[in-house]
Amino acid sequence: MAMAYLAWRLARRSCPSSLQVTSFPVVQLHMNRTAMRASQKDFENSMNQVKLLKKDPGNEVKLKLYALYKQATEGPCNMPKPGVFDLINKAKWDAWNALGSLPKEAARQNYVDLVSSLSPSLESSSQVEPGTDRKSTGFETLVVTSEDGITKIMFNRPKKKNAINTEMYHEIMRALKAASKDDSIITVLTGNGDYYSSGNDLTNFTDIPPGGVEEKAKNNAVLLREFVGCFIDFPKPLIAVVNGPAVGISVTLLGLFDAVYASDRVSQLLESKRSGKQREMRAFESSFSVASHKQATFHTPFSHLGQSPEGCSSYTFPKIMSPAKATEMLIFGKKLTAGEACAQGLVTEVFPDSTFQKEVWTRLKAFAKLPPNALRISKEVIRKREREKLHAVNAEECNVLQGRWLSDECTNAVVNFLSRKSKL
Ligand SMILES: CCCCC/C=C/CC(=O)SCCNC(=O)CCNC(=O)[C@H](O)C(C)(C)COP(=O)(O)OP(=O)(O)OC[C@H]1O[C@@H](n2cnc3c(N)ncnc32)[C@H](O)[C@@H]1OP(=O)(O)O
Repeated sequence: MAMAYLAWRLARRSCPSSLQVTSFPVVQLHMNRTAMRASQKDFENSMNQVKLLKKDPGNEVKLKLYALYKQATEGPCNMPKPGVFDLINKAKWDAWNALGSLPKEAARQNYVDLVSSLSPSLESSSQVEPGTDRKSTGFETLVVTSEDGITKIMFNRPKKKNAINTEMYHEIMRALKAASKDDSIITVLTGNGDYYSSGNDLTNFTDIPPGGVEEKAKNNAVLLREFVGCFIDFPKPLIAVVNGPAVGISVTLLGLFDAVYASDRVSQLLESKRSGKQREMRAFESSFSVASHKQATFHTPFSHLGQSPEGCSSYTFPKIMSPAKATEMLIFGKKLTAGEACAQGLVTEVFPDSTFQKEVWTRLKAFAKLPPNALRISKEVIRKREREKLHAVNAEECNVLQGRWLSDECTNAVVNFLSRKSKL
């Protein structure tokens, strides 16, 4: 406290009178924090925590972290100021320089405080909506929760980019059937981690039954048909909250949803890339060692995989987009950004990444307050005309795929992926 008082007296003496009133609390806060003294160990722990953050905290916070780190390890900024066109380094320099003569210990403490303030909010901000007061157990590959009139079915194989294995196909069907009967008003599908879903788990092709590959292809076709059928027949409003890249069947199914929401992160990153700032962006992301959220892209690389469209996309995509745009995606495997997918009508609305979860869940909660019977009946009126057609398309797509799965083109693509020779 004596140190704080001394600092306050010094600050009063050296500050212009207009600043004197505010100087005391600032110095006192600073001295209190310094008194707390984050140890070198705390500092190192915090640095490790930053590397483990699952969600990108945004550029503003990353700049603060960078500046505090530099101040804590090297002291005040005395580097030459980067040129105006060196945007990234200039932003970093500005942030560091703004810390003035903040002592190293205080910077260390502020760094530790900032990281600890990030951890809980970041963990919770990505996937906690709606709350988890009614969590269904009995799922290995999903987290299913129900609250505020919303049943949320979250793909939960983040280490495998939420690839859909046989168990997950069955669990999604079970969760959808339960959601169609529970007291929720709307149902939401989303992904845990940085991907929405990387589509069909390619190891689904490796577990060959006694009847051989023909039997495997047949079983998969039967399963796929039943799986897609559940989406065609789902009676309540079904909404996708696309939290990251979507591949294959996780994209095609979107044509059977009632609304698809995605974040705009992709457009910002791609614009930087298009304007030639790709290297700087990578350097910027990696300089903070933060695992950034992946872009919400939409990719159906069927031809690359020796396969053909499913999820009724051979019918829904040309209707939603236009035959030519659907061809680019379904035949030539063109990957769309969230903005492009929205312009083509596959995505309903794109939200700013920083407020994505908050805005989307606020909207969904409002939807869930609408009269439930009206929602169901309206959906039925819209779907009724198409249902028979959709089931016929589904059956045909599954038949064609059954043949494709037995082709050399498909076998080679799967073998290449599994032996890591090829990635999308
Ligand atoms: C009943 C059957 C129905 C069949 C219906 C048919 C549907 C058609 C489709 O869905 S086609 C689409 C199939 N999907 C793919 O081809 C995607 C393949 N995956 C990739 O190309 C990449 O993994 C990636 C671009 C999605 C992500 O690359 P990244 O480098 O970021 O990450 P990793 O490759 O290291 O992936 C992490 C681990 O996740 C495993 N994994 C990811 N996707 C799949 C997948 N689709 N199938 C199986 N495994 C997947 C990957 O192998 C890594 O696992 P490891 O850590 O154990 O090595």
